[in-house]
Amino acid sequence: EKVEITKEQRALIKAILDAYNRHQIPQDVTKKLLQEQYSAEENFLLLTEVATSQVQVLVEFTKNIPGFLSLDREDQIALLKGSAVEAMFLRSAQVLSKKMPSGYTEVLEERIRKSGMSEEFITPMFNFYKSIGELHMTQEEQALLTTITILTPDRPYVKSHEAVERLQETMLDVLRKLCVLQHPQEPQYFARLLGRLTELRTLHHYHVEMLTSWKTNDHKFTPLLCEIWDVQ
Ligand SMILES: CC(C)c1onc(-c2c(Cl)cccc2Cl)c1COc1ccc(-c2ccc3[nH]c(C(=O)O)cc3c2)cc1
Repeated sequence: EKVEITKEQRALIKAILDAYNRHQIPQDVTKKLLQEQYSAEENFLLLTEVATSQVQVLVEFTKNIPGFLSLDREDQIALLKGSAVEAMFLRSAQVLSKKMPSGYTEVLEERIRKSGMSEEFITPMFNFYKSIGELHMTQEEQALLTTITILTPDRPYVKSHEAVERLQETMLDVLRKLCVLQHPQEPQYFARLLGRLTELRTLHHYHVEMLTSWKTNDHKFTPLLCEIWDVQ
């Protein structure tokens, strides 16, 4: 049947895309990734700084998701805590799949590979990065997929499950239509995007173990990361 994006849905896409593009981590933070020397310790410190900055960007982006601020305040926190890792996997995947002249992508990849995490996490992580790169998502799809990840109703401690589900379904409906319109030659494209969300859950579980292994090797996190990831 003829798929059509309504006026309201177009406004929703614009609001989310503007917020997604408006909130980026500061240049001085990403520039350090290029400049500082290499060592497992230095790489870990830089990634911690970038992750902390990314969480701040994520909080600002989330506040601009239409309807998010009308959710119960505690649920807003539960959604942010529950989705931060997955949103950062998506964000770093989008950055890593862009080939940039400055060699930035290679440097970031190298620092992640050599940041003291065990090999067993590196493989699934970079398989995910590769699978995201192969999708060639548009900006709107990236912003909407991140929004859908944040609005996942079954995160720990979420009380108003239905309210979050209603918001997420609104975004899923828009993304489904966008996929049909922007990838007419690939009817399964929307299903492939949702498949990435399942992969994100698995990576989230790996990440909990990554944190534990970093902790046991006495790696320090920032107060913001400790709060959002319940470490220390
Ligand atoms: C605390 C640190 C060591 C950490 O723990 N887990 C992860 C960790 C790891 Cl490795 C992998 C995946 C997820 C996590 Cl959450 C990390 C590092 O997390 C990030 C790494 C890079 C970025 C990143 C890099 C470059 C960027 N450019 C822009 C931009 O807007 O231009 C945003 C951006 C974000 C964000 C989080």
